[in-house]
Amino acid sequence: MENCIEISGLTKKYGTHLAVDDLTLSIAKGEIFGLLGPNGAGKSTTILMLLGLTEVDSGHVKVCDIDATRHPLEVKRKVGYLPEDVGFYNDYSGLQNLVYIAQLNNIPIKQAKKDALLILEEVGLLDAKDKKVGTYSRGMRQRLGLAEVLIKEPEVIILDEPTLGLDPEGVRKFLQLIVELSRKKGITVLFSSHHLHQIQQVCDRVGIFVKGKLLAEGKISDLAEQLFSKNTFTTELGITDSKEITDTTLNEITEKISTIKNVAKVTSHGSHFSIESKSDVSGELSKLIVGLGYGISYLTKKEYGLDDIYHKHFQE
Ligand SMILES: Nc1ncnc2c1ncn2[C@@H]1O[C@H](COP(=O)(O)OP(=O)(O)OP(=O)(O)O)[C@@H](O)[C@H]1O
Repeated sequence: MENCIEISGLTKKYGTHLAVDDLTLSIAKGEIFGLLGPNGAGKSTTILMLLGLTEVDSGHVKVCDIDATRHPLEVKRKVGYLPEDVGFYNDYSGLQNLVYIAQLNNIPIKQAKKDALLILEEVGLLDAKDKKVGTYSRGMRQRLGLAEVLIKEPEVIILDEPTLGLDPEGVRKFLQLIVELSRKKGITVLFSSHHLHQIQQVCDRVGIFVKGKLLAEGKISDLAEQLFSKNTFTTELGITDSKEITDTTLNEITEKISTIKNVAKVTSHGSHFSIESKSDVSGELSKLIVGLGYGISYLTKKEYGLDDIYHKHFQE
């Protein structure tokens, strides 16, 4: 698959502080890639280098086959960048702001107006097009920011913590919009955030970035497999009985569960059990519990998500 972003051996120091440490990463055309990491991990610094806005100490960055360090202006034409907070002319309407940006990007006025209306519709701001931006909500401002990015018809969009300050519904709609636009227009997206749930919702692939280093990278399912390969399955089980369940019976049940094939670890808290295993043991488990004369209040199979992956990395 054709790569749209290629980073190799990228390093950036601020004084003696290593902000980005030998980063190598490729992002395919049309892919939505999530750069996940806590504050100070080096995400913004990496983005600045991708945009050719800060000098690189060593390594290479290519965006759409253009060397970002040598040709930052050419990269700027291909890339739309949405920072945490976008500045607008608050006394201008949404439409006026957008047309102005289009003209700055050398789009003739007639075309700019036509494009602006289409894009305002795409980002759901057509009804608010004539309102002054100063009266826009935070969610509307972010969508207008996205419209400003889109009017340049970019091949790549870079989003740096784009959902800060949005309410949950605003976040949901904004993320949905990103996915729709990327799929519809084949735009490559680099989504930088410390919100793992947001990254998990939208990204095809993710890189976990901590202290300037890429700790892991891949599809969420592959990362889970790499990290939890020994005991990939976790089953949560709750049991009931007409009588009170004593510690002795709980210990006996724990022992019996441990004898099921492929079960590696059983922990219990009261009548709740957590079972780690190499294969799906839910069928055997329910047979065993019912056979012992207990009821099952719940039996859920847990799939590993990005938060498990993230926390496991921090544990280690
Ligand atoms: N201009 C600068 N001068 C000196 N140090 C800097 C500069 N910019 C960033 N840093 C330091 O480099 C490290 C990485 O910062 P960066 O902003 O890239 O992280 P981040 O992952 O984007 O975090 P955040 O989400 O907080 O912006 C941090 O320790 C930061 O303090």
